[in-house]
Amino acid sequence: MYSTHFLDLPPLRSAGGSVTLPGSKSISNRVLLLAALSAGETTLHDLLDSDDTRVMLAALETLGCGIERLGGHSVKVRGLAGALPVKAAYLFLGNAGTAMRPLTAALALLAAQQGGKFELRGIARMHERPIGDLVDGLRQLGCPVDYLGNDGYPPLRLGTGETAALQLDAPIRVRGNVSSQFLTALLLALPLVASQDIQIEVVGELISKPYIEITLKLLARFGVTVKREGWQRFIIPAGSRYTSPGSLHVEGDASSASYFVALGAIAESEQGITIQGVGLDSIQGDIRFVEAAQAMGAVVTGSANSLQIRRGAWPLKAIDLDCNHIPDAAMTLAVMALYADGTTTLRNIESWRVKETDRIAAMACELRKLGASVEEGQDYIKVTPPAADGWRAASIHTYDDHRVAMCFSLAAFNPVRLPLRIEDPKCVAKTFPDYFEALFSVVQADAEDIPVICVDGPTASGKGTLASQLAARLGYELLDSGALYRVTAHAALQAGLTLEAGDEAAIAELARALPVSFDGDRVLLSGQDVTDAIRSETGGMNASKVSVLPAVRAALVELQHGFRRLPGLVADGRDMGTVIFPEAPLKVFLNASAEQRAVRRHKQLISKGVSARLEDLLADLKERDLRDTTRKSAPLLPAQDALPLDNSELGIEESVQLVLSWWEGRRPFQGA
Ligand SMILES: Nc1ncnc2c1ncn2[C@@H]1O[C@H](COP(=O)(O)OP(=O)(O)O)[C@@H](O)[C@H]1O
Ligand SMILES: Nc1ccn([C@H]2C[C@H](O)[C@@H](COP(=O)(O)OP(=O)(O)O)O2)c(=O)n1
Repeated sequence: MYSTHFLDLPPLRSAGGSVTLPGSKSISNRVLLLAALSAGETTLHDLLDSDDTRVMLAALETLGCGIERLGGHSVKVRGLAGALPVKAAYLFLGNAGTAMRPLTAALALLAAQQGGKFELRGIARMHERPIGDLVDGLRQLGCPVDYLGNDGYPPLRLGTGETAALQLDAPIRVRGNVSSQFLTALLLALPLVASQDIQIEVVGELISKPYIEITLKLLARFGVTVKREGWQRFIIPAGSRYTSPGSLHVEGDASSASYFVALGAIAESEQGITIQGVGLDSIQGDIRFVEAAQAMGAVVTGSANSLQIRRGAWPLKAIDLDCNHIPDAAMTLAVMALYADGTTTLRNIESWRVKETDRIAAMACELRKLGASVEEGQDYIKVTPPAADGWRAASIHTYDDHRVAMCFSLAAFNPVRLPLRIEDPKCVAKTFPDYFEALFSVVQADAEDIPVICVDGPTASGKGTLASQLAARLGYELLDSGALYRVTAHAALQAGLTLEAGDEAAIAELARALPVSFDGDRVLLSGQDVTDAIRSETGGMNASKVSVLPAVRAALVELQHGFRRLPGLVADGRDMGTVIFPEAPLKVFLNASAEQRAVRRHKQLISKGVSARLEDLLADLKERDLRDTTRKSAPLLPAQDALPLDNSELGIEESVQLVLSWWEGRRPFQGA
């Protein structure tokens, strides 16, 4: 997951390959609760691992439910069989509507039935998301529920600690047009108290019916068959009891699939995009996003558990669509609209206003930043794409809303090759923590569009420290080119070669097929950890020796170019800016006095428990400087367009901030 403040996406050109989707959030949280309420043990496979499922799991554990993490995405849940071993608890539910609503219903009923008392809270946004209709329904049933903040919103107190008589005779009336999660919550909870038939009556048109279908299908898997009269009346039969199905697989998230369906529709591709984990047999309503994407031009084929997508019509065709049946995935259509041949209208989306953020306002604001013309109404949005010269490089604010972050990433395919900034990319953790990794695994940018920041300089100037900090702050790849020379020297010595010109051809051959790999800080040669051996002072001196040999340098070029991967690269060494990435958009030449550098190295070695004499280090360092700067092939020199940075008087953080400010100055996002 990218936990950086922002993630800059270079302009993307094409796509192709296969992605496996994480488990559906709606299904994961429903089956977790159902398994917890059932009699018996349930093993759940392919469960989504995200913020929302984590708060659900934590809540169930607090309530006394046995949760065993089996590794991977599997969890074994020991059900409570409708009993409450813990009668009073405080539950924090983050911003997870799929935890807040059903737990409110289940715990309100169980608290009344068995004498419990529970407090449910979330983050500030959760306290702005309405829950009044559900509370009204629970109060009709005789459950004591108190608002602890504003009326109509969490936080809530459920129960008083005493039992309360439930009134199950009269039908429970719920409004259908606010959130289908209220009805889902009641459907999940009422079987716990079904000593008689219980009726739910929906008042008005029911929105998001597909989510109710998921609920009904999952209830059936756990042994409860709800009778339904149209979408107006639901009857939970007397004597309903949850029983574990033993084990259950969670299908991939169909809403998450929408980004890759859209990608297949937008990107040029030879092989197309394949999505694994969700297919045409999905029980999730958002699978019908596929039809909307097809209407815009996507060519989609599929099987029960996978989808294949290719670009069809181009530009995409503008559509006018009632999106009530695909409220979440419809956000993806709003971004696809940027590539359409006219104005796209998405209607009947009022529920967007009470989601993670006011999604109509958010989408309108961010689409406008990109140059689109947008009209928004209380329950619709109309998007007209930018003119060819109207696209702008935008910094997309994401409102702590995973779907805003994910769908806007598709704007990186803009025809004018502008980069795109996604703020707070970690908000995708709600449903798809590795979304950007998955995206980068199937999209391609032109190499020259992938930014490289070069940090060159002499030994102990702080290159490695600065480069790794920059990479961490920007979410970029890191190339420690010195390590490649160090490993080459190590491999050469192991092969019985000298590090002199006489063995140049043999060392170059070794370097060309160097079996080197990086695992965090560790450097592996043929899978063997050689970090400590190559990081020694002798290792540095040996690297300096082989680095003089032109054939060795040439042999390592391709390997170094291979590090230029999405979303960007920070490269440290001696010739990053002069030879390897001469067209890099930012080059820094780092330096500090030889004495300062020797002191730094001395401290570094002492802190690692390696004894060293300052005078020896200074002499070695000067010897290395001399060899590195005077060699014929790619000597250590600042590139003409490098910015010099003498950090003799600067701390590490100050240097990092300075270079980040230089980088920001070269990005096109200001004022976006
Ligand atoms: N700006 C700085 N001020 C003080 N010490 C620094 C600075 N940058 C790096 N150092 C320290 O100097 C030592 C050498 O830094 P390193 O990044 O390994 O240098 P290089 O990669 O250039 O050889 C490290 O112990 C590091 O913490
Ligand atoms: N791009 C590079 C990187 C390193 N080298 C050579 C020259 C250096 O003295 C050695 C070791 O480099 P490294 O960056 O690991 O060494 P320091 O951390 O600066 O001490 O490799 C090079 O010639 N070109």
